[in-house]
Amino acid sequence: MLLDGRSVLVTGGSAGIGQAIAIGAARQGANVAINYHGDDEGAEHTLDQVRQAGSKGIAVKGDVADPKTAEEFVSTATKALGGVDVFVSNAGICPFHAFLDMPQETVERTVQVNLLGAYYMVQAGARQMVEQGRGGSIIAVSSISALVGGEFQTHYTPTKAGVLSLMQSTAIALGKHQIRCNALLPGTIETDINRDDLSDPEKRKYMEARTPLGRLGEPEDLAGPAIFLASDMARYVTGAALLVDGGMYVNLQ
Ligand SMILES: NC(=O)C1=CN([C@@H]2O[C@H](COP(=O)(O)OP(=O)(O)OC[C@H]3O[C@@H](n4cnc5c(N)ncnc54)[C@H](O)[C@@H]3O)[C@@H](O)[C@H]2O)C=CC1
Ligand SMILES: C[C@H](O)[C@@H]1OC(=O)[C@H](O)[C@@H]1O
Repeated sequence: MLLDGRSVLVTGGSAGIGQAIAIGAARQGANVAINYHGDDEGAEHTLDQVRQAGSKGIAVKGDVADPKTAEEFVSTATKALGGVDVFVSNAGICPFHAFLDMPQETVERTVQVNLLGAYYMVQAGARQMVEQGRGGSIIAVSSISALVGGEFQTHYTPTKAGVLSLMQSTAIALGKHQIRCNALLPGTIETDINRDDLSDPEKRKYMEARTPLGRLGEPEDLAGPAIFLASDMARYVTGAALLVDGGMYVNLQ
C-alpha cells in the first residue's frame, strides 16, 4: 500500500474533504490523527472508518485559529503515532457574504482560520518533521479560488491564494530537509461548506454546466490526489499546485 505505516495528520478531519483524505490514507495503510472543531459525531465517524481499515486513529479537538492548537495536535499525534510523516492542512470556512457590507468579524475570522490557522499548523508539523530528520510531505488544501474570484467570497479567496503561496515558500524553506510542500486546489466539491449556496438550483446548474466532467465534485475525489502527493510516487514533486476541479477552471467557452 502507498502509505504503509506512515503517520498522517489531517486538520478539519471530521467532515468533507478532510474526512475523505483521512479515511483514504488509512485505506493505504497509514495511521491517522485528525484535528477538528465542534463536530464530535463527524470525528467519531472518521475514526470508525480509519479503525475499520485496520489503522490507528486519534482525534484532537481544537480551533486552528489558536496557535496553541497546532502545538497540542502535533505533540499528541506524535506521542500516539510515533511521529509525523504527512501533514494535511485542510480545515477551513467560507461564510458567503456580499463585499460592501461584509462584517469585520467575518473577514477576520476567515483569515484567522484559513490562513493563519494553516500557517501555525504547517509550521508545527514541519518542526516535528525536521526534528525527526526523515523528511516528509506537507499538503495544504487551497482552492480553485486561489486563481479566480467570487462575488460573495472576497474575504475567502485571498486566504486560499495565501495558502497556495505558503506552500510555494515552505517548499523552498523545507527542501533542504527533504520535506515536500504542495497545494491541492479543489473546484466545487459538495460538502457542508457550500450546502446553502448550492441549494439555489440556478447556482447549482451553473456550477455543473461549467464543469467539463459534467458533475460537481465529491470529497472522495480529493483522496487520490492527496495520497499521491503524500506518497513516494510524488518524491520529486514540491512547490506544485494540483487542480482537482473536473476541468472547471479551464472552461471559458
Ligand atoms: N467544498 C469545496 O467546494 C471546496 C473546499 N475547499 C477547501 O477545503 C477545505 C475543507 O472544506 P470542506 O471539506 O468543503 O468543508 P467542511 O465544512 O465539510 O469541513 C470543514 C472541516 O474543517 C473543520 N474546521 C472548520 N473550522 C475549523 C477550525 N476553526 N478549527 C479546526 N477545524 C475547523 C471542521 O470541523 C470540518 O472538519 C477548506 O479549507 C475549504 O476552503 C477548497 C475548494 C473547494
Ligand atoms: C465553498 C465554495 O463552494 C467552494 O469553495 C471554494 O474554494 C470554491 O470556491 C468552491 O466553489
